[in-house]
Amino acid sequence: MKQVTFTLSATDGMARRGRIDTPRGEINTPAFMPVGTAGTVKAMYPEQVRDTGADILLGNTYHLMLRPGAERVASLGGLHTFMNWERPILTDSGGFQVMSLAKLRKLTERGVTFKSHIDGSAYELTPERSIEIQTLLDSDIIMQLDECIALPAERKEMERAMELSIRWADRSKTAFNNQQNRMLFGIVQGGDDAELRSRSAAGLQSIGFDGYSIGGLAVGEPQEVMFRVLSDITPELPADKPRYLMGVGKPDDILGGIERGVDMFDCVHPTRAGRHGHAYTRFGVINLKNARHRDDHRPLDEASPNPNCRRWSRAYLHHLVKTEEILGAMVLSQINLAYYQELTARARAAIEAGRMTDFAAETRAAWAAGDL
Ligand SMILES: CNc1nc2c(CC[C@H]3O[C@H](OC)[C@H](OC)[C@@H](OC)[C@@H]3OC)c3nc(N)[nH]c(=O)c3cc2[nH]1
Repeated sequence: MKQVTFTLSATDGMARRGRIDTPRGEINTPAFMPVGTAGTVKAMYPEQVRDTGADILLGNTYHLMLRPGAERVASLGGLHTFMNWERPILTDSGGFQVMSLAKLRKLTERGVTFKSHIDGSAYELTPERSIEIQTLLDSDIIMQLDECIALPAERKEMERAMELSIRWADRSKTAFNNQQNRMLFGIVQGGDDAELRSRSAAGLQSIGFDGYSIGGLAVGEPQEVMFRVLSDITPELPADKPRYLMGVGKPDDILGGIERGVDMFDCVHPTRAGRHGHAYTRFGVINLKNARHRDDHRPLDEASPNPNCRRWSRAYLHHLVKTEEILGAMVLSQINLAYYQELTARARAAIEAGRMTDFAAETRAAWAAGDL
């Protein structure tokens, strides 16, 4: 009997409030999933990640297979034990990272061969090996191996990658061997072409998955293209399965994704932006590198529920960023992750209360008003 299940509890327009129950705990949706690429959410203790409100975090097959190696992580008890995070983990299949990070990569029907960007050693990633690696990591939600191409692209190139990804989806499903203690997601491809996207969604559903990722977006296309693809494709996905928009995004991307029926999001942005001196607040983003903060004794946001937004002056945060002090990365990573969790928590409450439209309008108005 499947031990990882999705329950839809409320809808408001296309927006959905749900929950994924797993043996390691529940995931409230819409959910933002912090990225823990190499087995750590950068500059954060796992307890702190949980305290921001995160129910689940991400691990990265590509990075972990290279270093320290999937078999080594398995021999050390799996990724949860390895990194002291006992709640759910989602892993990507590694295909996207190979195409964006690895050198000398060669893609064939069988899979992709590449040289490690770390030491140049040779690897092969196939749908079967990717499932094996994610199972060795003991991940709770795993992805099929797919081919994600950048946009803009020629239609025949989008079609070729989409059709290959469906064949790899079928091989991934076979290799998954109906494991009951984790979910396997298919990944919808098809670029910005509605007909290709429909064919991909239909092809994946005929194979049958526990959830459906929407891939091939946030790869350089304008936001309105991403939103159009989402508006077209979410109605074609099963209502009783989770939908995961990969690699998205900034707060306004996430709000727009929730309004278009997306349940799960991941992005490196909040932690990466934090390390670069950008703080996300309810007024929008504040660039603390800017000299205008040099003498500003005010905290970021007196009214924030997050103590880190109340206890430091902007002048001090500016100082930490300018001097590239480690504490700057720590404080701003926590502030940004906490803001992303506050945004999705408020969205969940708004959907339950049937006031998603008002919530979205209020949130956008506060962003537009800008900093105090
Ligand atoms: C940014 N726009 C973005 N990211 C896409 C990722 C990767 C998500 C991945 O993005 C980083 O890897 C690079 C993260 O590590 C830094 C990974 O977290 C572990 C995260 O894994 C889910 C995609 N992954 C697959 N398998 N297929 C996709 O079509 C796809 C599309 C993306 N767009």
